[in-house]
Amino acid sequence: MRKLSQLPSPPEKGLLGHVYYLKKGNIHRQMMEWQRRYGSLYRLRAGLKKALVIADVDLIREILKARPHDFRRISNIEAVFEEAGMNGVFSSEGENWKFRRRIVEGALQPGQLERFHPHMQNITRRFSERLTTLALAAQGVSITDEFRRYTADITTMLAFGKDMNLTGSSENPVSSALQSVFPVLHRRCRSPFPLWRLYRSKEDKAFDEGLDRIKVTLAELIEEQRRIIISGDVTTPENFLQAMVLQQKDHQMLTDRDIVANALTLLLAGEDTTANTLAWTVYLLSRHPEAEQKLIQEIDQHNDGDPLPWPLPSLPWMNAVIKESMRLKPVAPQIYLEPMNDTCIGDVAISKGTPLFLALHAGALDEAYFSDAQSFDPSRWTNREGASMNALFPFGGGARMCPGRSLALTEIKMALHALYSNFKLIPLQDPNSVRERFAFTMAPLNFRATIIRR
Ligand code: HEM
Repeated sequence: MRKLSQLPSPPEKGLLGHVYYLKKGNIHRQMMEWQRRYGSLYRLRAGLKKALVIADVDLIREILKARPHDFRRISNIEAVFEEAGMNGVFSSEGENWKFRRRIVEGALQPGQLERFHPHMQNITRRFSERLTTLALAAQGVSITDEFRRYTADITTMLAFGKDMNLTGSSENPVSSALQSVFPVLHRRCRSPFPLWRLYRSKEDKAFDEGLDRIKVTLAELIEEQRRIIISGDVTTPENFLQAMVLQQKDHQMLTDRDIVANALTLLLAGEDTTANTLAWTVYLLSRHPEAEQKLIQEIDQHNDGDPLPWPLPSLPWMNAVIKESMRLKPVAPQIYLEPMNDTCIGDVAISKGTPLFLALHAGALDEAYFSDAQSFDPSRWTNREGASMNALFPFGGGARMCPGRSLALTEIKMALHALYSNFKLIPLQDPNSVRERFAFTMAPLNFRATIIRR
């Protein structure tokens, strides 16, 4: 059995060890580089804390499965989210988590998605209209921003029962407020010292203002749902806010602050992840015209001018394209956990509370799991002997696996269908200049394109 201090470790930079690297937007790539050099278990230091990086697919699977009993999210996360009034299902632990998880799962179960589908169709129709306008304007746009409006409309409709119509408006107040919130949360969760409590930087001030704006909007929406519940006979909740306001009747411990935190968590977890997955998918398709053409042919077989119906038809090539995109461009490439007790991970003894960085994307580029792993080849997912998701964890795993995965995949399919039914993208930059930026989720930086009718 080895001690953590006996593991190899990349060279440190400065007094804080590897904090310099951990703060950077390409830390997930850096970790892949370190994995090649130091193996699938190595050590990092953040201030006084030693952390274990785990890039071994089997160990990652075991750890994910051993939650919630043996591992929890790193305790920084709960503290940072609690301080921001955002301690919902993603960041909470123990009984609090169980209670919140049950409500969230209820709101995202297949029956609920079926009932929600007409709203998704309306929002997708509006997305198509927006694409028509953009194609007529023939100007470069940030594709990620366009997808973000779409996913924010869907998530806010599901979470708050409110059609924000961000897709149809030029302003996007909720989404732009969230854009100042995500990176700061990410930075704070990984920071060895809570410097923001001593000194508010420009970003911290934008964070406070953004969060205040969102919370004011949410407080109004909660009141609206309360009025609807009081005035009528709502027995089956139509949205997540209603579900929680109804729960408040039976559970005094569920405060308005909790409701805001839970609703914000859905936005946080559902908006950027799905928008960035869409953006990476169309980026990869724009670089691989044959795969794009094959997708268009498949979509043309299901194109009656309307958004995809429920249940969604079988679209095997689209499925393969999405899986391949999530393999090469995982928007959640790592998660941070810690053991609840002293334990062993592989042959390493680890004490309670040691930060564990799980490199969820470790298997993605490993030739042991995917032949010609660097290349974009959706057909690996359609071959009989082809690839398996066993080595990938795009949605995490175990009891805390992403509860929004079915919703996310439905959104992604409906948006791709709407886009390629009538349009194509012409990227406006050298594809190699589109960078990966990891700040809570991994987004394409500088991806601009014009939308043309195909
Ligand atoms: C392509 C899109 C998405 C990706 C790649 C993604 C990925 C993830 C990952 C990796 C986790 C951590 C899982 C773990 O700890 O094992 C997670 C958690 C979570 N996701 Fe997603 N997600 C996506 C979309 C969504 C959507 C649309 C929603 C809901 C609207 C959502 C809600 C959540 C919630 C609530 C959690 C916390 C679960 C818990 O801690 O129990 N996600 N997601």
